[in-house]
Amino acid sequence: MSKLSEKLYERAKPLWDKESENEFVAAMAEGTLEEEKYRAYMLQDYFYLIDYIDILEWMHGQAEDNEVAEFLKNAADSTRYEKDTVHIPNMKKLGITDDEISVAGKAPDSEEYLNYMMGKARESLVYGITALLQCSWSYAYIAKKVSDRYGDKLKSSPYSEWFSAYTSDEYQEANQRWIDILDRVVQDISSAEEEKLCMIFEKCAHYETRFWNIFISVKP
Ligand SMILES: Cc1ncc(C[n+]2csc(CCO)c2C)c(N)n1
Repeated sequence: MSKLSEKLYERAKPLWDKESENEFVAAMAEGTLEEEKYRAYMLQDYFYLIDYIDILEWMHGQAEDNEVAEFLKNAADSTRYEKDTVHIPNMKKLGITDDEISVAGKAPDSEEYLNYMMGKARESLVYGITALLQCSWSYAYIAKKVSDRYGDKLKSSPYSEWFSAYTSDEYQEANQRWIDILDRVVQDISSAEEEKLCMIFEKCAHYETRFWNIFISVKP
């Protein structure tokens, strides 16, 4: 019997492969992405991370298994740390002001994605772990695939740090811990439940593509 994570991977891989060729992602790799589009992405990703941390904290409050609870707490703390030490300084560098943050709202496609994940987490902890793993794993996969494809050419892109952050050993290892936790907590589930988890994972991968596409039409 293959692990759940292997099944999730098979289901999401075609979508992640397409995502790695998405116009926004390719333009980041080639260094041709207009700064306005990146700025809009950073702002929406900031809102996304805030909700993502909320979902992790909510799930932490529900967890009965000590290892799962500790993992969720660490994930919430490290995502908050990343938001504060990487995201916010980057937003400042891009000239995003506090006023701009306070008037901007979540893009509808992002809001729908976040509501979906929160809804799944409220239905069951394992649904939430599956949905949030897709976020982490898709970035780990896409950053690695695009970095391998572009190789040294990536270094000349002003967005190369985006790729190095998500291909770093630290990020890839944290993602692997998430995969291992999920595989452990689903050891005794039925095949019907497994199929539900695959569908949640696949749906989140679709939402992830929609998230990139939000910024394609942003004009300077
Ligand atoms: C739209 C969107 N999807 C996925 C991620 C990836 N991600 C989600 S939380 C987190 C921090 C620690 O796991 C990372 C890297 C993102 N940033 N934005």
